[in-house]
Amino acid sequence: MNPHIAFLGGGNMANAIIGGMIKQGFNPSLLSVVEHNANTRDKLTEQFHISCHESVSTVQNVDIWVLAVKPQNMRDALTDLTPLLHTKQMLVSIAAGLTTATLSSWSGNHSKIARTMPNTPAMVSQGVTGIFAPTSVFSTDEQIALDNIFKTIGSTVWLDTESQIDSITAISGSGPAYVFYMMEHLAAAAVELGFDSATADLLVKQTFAGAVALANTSEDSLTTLREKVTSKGGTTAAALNAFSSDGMDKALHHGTQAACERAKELAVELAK
Ligand SMILES: NC(=O)C1=CN([C@@H]2O[C@H](COP(=O)(O)OP(=O)(O)OC[C@H]3O[C@@H](n4cnc5c(N)ncnc54)[C@H](O)[C@@H]3O)[C@@H](O)[C@H]2O)C=CC1
Ligand SMILES: O=C(O)[C@@H]1CCC=N1
Repeated sequence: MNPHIAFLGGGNMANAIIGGMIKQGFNPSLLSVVEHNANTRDKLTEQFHISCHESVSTVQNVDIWVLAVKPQNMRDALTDLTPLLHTKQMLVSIAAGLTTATLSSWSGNHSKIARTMPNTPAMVSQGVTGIFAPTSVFSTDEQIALDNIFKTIGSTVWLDTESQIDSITAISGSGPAYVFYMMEHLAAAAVELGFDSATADLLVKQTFAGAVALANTSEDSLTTLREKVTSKGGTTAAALNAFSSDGMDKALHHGTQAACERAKELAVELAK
């Protein structure tokens, strides 16, 4: 199956996914984008030589619609698309919060709806995408077609229940922002210790990159890797004790819970 895949919304995430697909050999003539913003359309055409449209009405023979607008714009976007939908077409949302029930009610009770949650490292083919597309609705071939799309931007994790999309949003969907937040603060601490900001940035980026590369290649658990840095009575122990007494461990748990709850709140707020 070589599906025609159309993106509704051509912003940051659509750009990352399209870039990954083309890099991995998807045929650009089977990719389309509907994007309201003319500058964004021009950029996509120049970058990827794909067909870009101002309106859904000019896109034909689509097998898979990737719904890539902000959650707050989804209802309007689906209002335009619904009169053109066929039952066999797959709707694949990447939006946070919005449930399949809401998406279905906004698309004339369309039933072939999958939810996914990618993340911004997709821009450098290092993403991870959670996918909820149950066998009760999707054939094996359709599931493979979906997996093939998101594998082009990194790893995929198939989810058994829809609520796990909110959980994965709180970990890997929003997660890159948590990492950048920690990196920002570590770089600021490096400046306080006397480094210029370029050196501080280099030290932090290389420390994160090196630690992740080590974690990915080592057989040790994350806990063992941490312990191997931490000499008894040494410098690392002093830092970790301070982190712990300032509640950094608890803050990470609270933060992910807040993200997960916000996804559920968004679902209720936007469905009104
Ligand atoms: N940014 C992130 O880290 C992640 C975002 N997401 C989800 O991806 C979706 C898109 O997010 P971004 O790409 O960051 O947003 P974005 O704002 O960069 O892209 C959305 C695009 O949709 C266009 N648009 C709005 N309404 C439209 C309509 N009715 N028809 C056609 N185009 C329309 C806008 O002009 C814009 O270019 C959101 O639903 C978000 O929840 C998912 C995972 C990670
Ligand atoms: O902050 C958000 O709502 C979106 C979903 C995951 C990352 N960004």
